[in-house]
Order: sequence, then C-alpha cells, then structure tokens
Amino acid sequence: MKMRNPPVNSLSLEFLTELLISLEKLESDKAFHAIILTSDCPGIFSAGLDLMEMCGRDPTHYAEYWKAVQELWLRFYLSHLVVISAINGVNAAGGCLLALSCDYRVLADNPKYAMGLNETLLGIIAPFWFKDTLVNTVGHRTAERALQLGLLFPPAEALQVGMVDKVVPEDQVLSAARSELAQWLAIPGHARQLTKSLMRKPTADRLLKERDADIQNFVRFISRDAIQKALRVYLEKLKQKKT
Ligand SMILES: CCCCC/C=C\C/C=C\CCC/C=C/C(=O)SCCNC(=O)CCNC(=O)[C@H](O)C(C)(C)COP(=O)(O)OP(=O)(O)OC[C@H]1O[C@@H](n2cnc3c(N)ncnc32)[C@H](O)[C@@H]1OP(=O)(O)O
Repeated sequence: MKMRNPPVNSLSLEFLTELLISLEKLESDKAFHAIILTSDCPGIFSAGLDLMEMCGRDPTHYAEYWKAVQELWLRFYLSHLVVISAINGVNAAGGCLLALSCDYRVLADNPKYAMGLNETLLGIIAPFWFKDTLVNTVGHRTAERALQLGLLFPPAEALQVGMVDKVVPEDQVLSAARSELAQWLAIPGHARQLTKSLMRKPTADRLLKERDADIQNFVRFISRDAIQKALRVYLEKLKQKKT
C-alpha cells in the first residue's frame, strides 16, 4: 500500500477514508495475507493528521474527522493481516501512530527521516490511545520522555529505543520489509492472528469502550481558542520556513 497524498501525505478526512477503504478491500480478499505500508511522496512517510481538518472548522466536522482517525487506528491496529511499514521518509505524530500500529517497522537510514509523536511541539497532546500504542512499543519511561518533549527520533535513536525494528540503507527499505514478511507468513495464520489479538485487544478495548467520550473530548479540546491559535501559529511557521 503506497500512500500518495502530496505534498506531505497528511491524513485528511478524504485520505483517511481512502486508506480505510483500501484496507477493508485487502482484508476481505482471502488471497491477501499481508500489507507493506510505504509512501509514494519522496522523503516523507507522513506529516500526520491534517492540520487543516483541525483548524477553523466547526464541531460537527471535528467530530466526523476524529471518528475517522479512531477508525483508521482501530482497523490497522487490529488487522488480521500482517502489516509491515517500510518507512521511507519523515514521519510525524498521526503518521507515526500508523507505523506504530504495524507489526514490524523498517526505517530508511537517512538522518532527515525522524519519527515520533511530536504533538506537544504544536501545543496539543497525544490522546491516550496514541500514548498507549507508544508505551506498548517502547516502554513507559521512553514514552513518557518522548511524549512530553515531542521527540522526533532520527533512525539510529529510533532503533535504539525500539520505535523501529530495523534500519537499512534507503534503497533497501522495501526489500528488507519483504524479507521480514517471509518470517511472519511462515507462521500458521490462525495462531499468529489470535496471538496478535491477545496482545492488542486490551489496548483497543480502552478506546472502544470510550469512543464517544473520546470524540467529545477531542472536539472540546480542539475548539478552544488557545488551541486554535497554537495550531495557526504552527501552520504559519511551516509556511514561513520556505521564505
Ligand atoms: C485535557 C483533555 C484532553 C483531551 C484530548 C483529546 C484529544 C487530543 C487533541 C488533539 C490530538 C491531535 C493529535 C494530532 C496529531 C497530528 O498528527 S498533528 C500533525 C503533526 N505533524 C507535524 O508536526 C508535521 C508538520 N509538517 C512538517 O514538519 C513538514 O511539513 C514536513 C513533514 C517535515 C515536510 O517538510 P517539507 O518537505 O519542507 O514541506 P513543507 O513543510 O513545506 O510542507 C508542504 C505543505 O504541506 C503543509 N503541511 C505540512 N504538514 C501538514 C499537516 N500535518 N497538515 C496539513 N498541512 C501540512 C505545509 O503547511 C505546506 O503547505 P503550503 O505548501 O505552504 O501551503
């Protein structure tokens, strides 16, 4: 699955919906057993959630958007398919969440390709299920520091803290993901799937039990004047970077 939403693969409502539909199609076709998730945007895996979906819109839109973000995470996190990410670019916040929801992560060895949950740098916070997904991957202490500081880890550090499983030269990221896949596909499917569910269901259930409350919390939080101002300032900084 090659993500293509130029220029930065931001996860707009439309793009989230496309990803969901693609995932559902693959999952319902018995011929498919695995996905390699990668990017078609040079140097960028994903810039995360689309800030334009969270800025200057009305509460109904925020609720619809957040429901789609939840749905994408739940579907990827619990997918019965083997999902491996071949991370071939910078990968921020919501994009990083998507990669953390995969079964295995290969990152291209380029110092520009940092990844992490950097929400605090924008003046917002990573929701509890983003946090849980990170804790499940790198452990509590590393996650606590990374989340508070909004750290984006370059490849060597991402490997060292366990945020990714392998770092390879840029031109080998897809072939390394394919080689890894062979090991996962050699395991009897039902046993692997049940084990994945055993490991992940408690984390997913936390959100499933509180889905509506989580949407309301998001809408309340994102609608605050101070948060809207912080997002506008961040977007402005991104634009000024060019001049
Ligand atoms: C107490 C109660 C608590 C309740 C809590 C409830 C909920 C919690 C609340 C909120 C949770 C929200 C979680 C948010 C998750 C996210 O994912 S936020 C997004 C974070 N992403 C980023 O910080 C990355 C920002 N982008 C960049 O750093 C760079 O763009 C880059 C990815 C490194 C690429 O750089 P470069 O190649 O130089 O490209 P440009 O910067 O020039 O960007 C090109 C254009 O794309 C626009 N853009 C970039 N990122 C985004 C984005 N995420 N969304 C929308 N648009 C983006 C950028 O502005 C450029 O636009 P123009 O060409 O100038 O128009």
